[in-house]
Amino acid sequence: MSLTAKLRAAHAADWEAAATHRFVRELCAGTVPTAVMRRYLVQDYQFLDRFVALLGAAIASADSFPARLRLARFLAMITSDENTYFQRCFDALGVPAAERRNPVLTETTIGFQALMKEAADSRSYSRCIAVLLVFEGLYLDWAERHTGPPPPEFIHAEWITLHRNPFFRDFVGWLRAELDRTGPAEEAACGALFGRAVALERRFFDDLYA
Ligand SMILES: Cc1ncc(C[n+]2csc(CCO)c2C)c(N)n1
Repeated sequence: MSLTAKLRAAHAADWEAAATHRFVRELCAGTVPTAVMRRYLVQDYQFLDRFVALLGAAIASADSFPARLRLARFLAMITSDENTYFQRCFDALGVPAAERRNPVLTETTIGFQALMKEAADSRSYSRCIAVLLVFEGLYLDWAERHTGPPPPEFIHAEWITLHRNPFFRDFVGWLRAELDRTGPAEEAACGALFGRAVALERRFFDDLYA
């Protein structure tokens, strides 16, 4: 069994709970309450800042030029298309500048930031990839479970299509291959980070309805 298949099986309960969460079901139906969507986007934007730093660490620690190029292309996409998505949502929802820049962070968001910092500071390519694979793989998974027409509002529809497209699917497949290639040398450390990341993803969705 590959390392990524083992990790996915070891954390299947949290993974499934997140991938089929009420939030993603409502998102795909276009029925997320506005207050819930607003809370999600405000916290997730704070997630994105450290995420960019984590990708930078993965680029710096990669063991090949093709890997650096692939990660850099992905970084370019999320710092352009994805950043403007957040800004357009914040405009539509009337989120003031202070809350875009400096909201009160939930414990889960702080947990994500700490996890990403730990992976980045390890300067270990495989540990960075283990965390990235959860973040990307879980979003690909719920987005691909959505079949049927896109919901009418751009806030819902674009968040689905950002995670449900051939470029993103290829990228997740590549991350999986990279972890299977480099992770076995650091299996315990990669597994611990992977498990923490999946648990945080589940909690991040749970918090929205708490
Ligand atoms: C808590 C949380 N976990 C994972 C993601 C997923 N994600 C972060 S950046 C990125 C790149 C392309 O959209 C993806 C999929 C998220 N947004 N928020």
